[in-house]
Amino acid sequence: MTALPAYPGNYVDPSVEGNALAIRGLQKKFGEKVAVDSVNLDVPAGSFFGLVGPNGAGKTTLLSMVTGLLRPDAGRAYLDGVDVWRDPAEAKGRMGVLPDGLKLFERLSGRELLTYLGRFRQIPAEVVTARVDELLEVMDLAEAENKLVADYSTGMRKKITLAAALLHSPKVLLLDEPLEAVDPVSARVIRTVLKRFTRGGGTVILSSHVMALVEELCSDVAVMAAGRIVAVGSVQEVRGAAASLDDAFIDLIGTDHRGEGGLEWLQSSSV
Ligand SMILES: Nc1ncnc2c1ncn2[C@@H]1O[C@H](COP(=O)(O)OP(=O)(O)OP(=O)(O)O)[C@@H](O)[C@H]1O
Repeated sequence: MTALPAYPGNYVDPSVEGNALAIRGLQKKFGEKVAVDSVNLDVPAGSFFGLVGPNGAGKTTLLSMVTGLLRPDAGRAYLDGVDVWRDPAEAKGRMGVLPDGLKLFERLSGRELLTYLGRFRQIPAEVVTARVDELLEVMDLAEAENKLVADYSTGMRKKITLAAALLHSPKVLLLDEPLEAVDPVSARVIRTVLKRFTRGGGTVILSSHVMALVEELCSDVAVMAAGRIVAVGSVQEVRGAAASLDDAFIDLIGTDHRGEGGLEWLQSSSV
């Protein structure tokens, strides 16, 4: 394992204070491809923060480095003031994560999965049982608690993973596309739980392609393109004079008329 070429000793950048997440110069290359290009970002504590960007912008890579899943080439990430790569156990105790490409213990039931993860987090058994009961109820999974996770639908998988992320009462939730491929009923449950979490003082950071969702839920947003943050601020600030966040996003990342040309053979009169 190589040492991170960043700040010396135990130096902690004082500007990280008051931020649920502070990113300083995070960088990741895959071969010649710079996926994340020296990103700096502050996420204020208590905010509902959206990270948006086109496919390949670097959102998953950034979130993976912040959650301790992918080692950065350079830079630091402070989660609730704790350096994620210097003190991973402490940082991970303060975060709940819904990663990209959910990998779950498929042969456990929903209840078994949560109970196992709760005990793994060293939460006392009786506390785990009480929290699992509540989480299954709130996530509308009580009836499916004895079903194997392998048999869960996409929405159920997202909900059980979100329940697992909440089990240890984290300060910050980091969610990669939490509502992707989720039906409206499950999506509503997830949205309600996330809003409750921020109302209780927690911070939610989510990546999404769905601007309407970000506009509805988030207080703040960062727009990422080609490995860099190209705009950050409150949703109103980033939207600016544009009619919607969607329009502001298209203006920021630039667009063309791809999708309009060609395909004449799709006209019904063509053979
Ligand atoms: N393990 C990897 N090996 C090589 N290249 C990678 C790897 N992971 C990501 N990349 C590349 O890094 C860039 C950023 O990818 P990333 O998945 O972080 O983007 P994203 O914004 O999350 O995209 P999407 O919205 O499509 O999920 C892309 O060009 C991608 O092809």
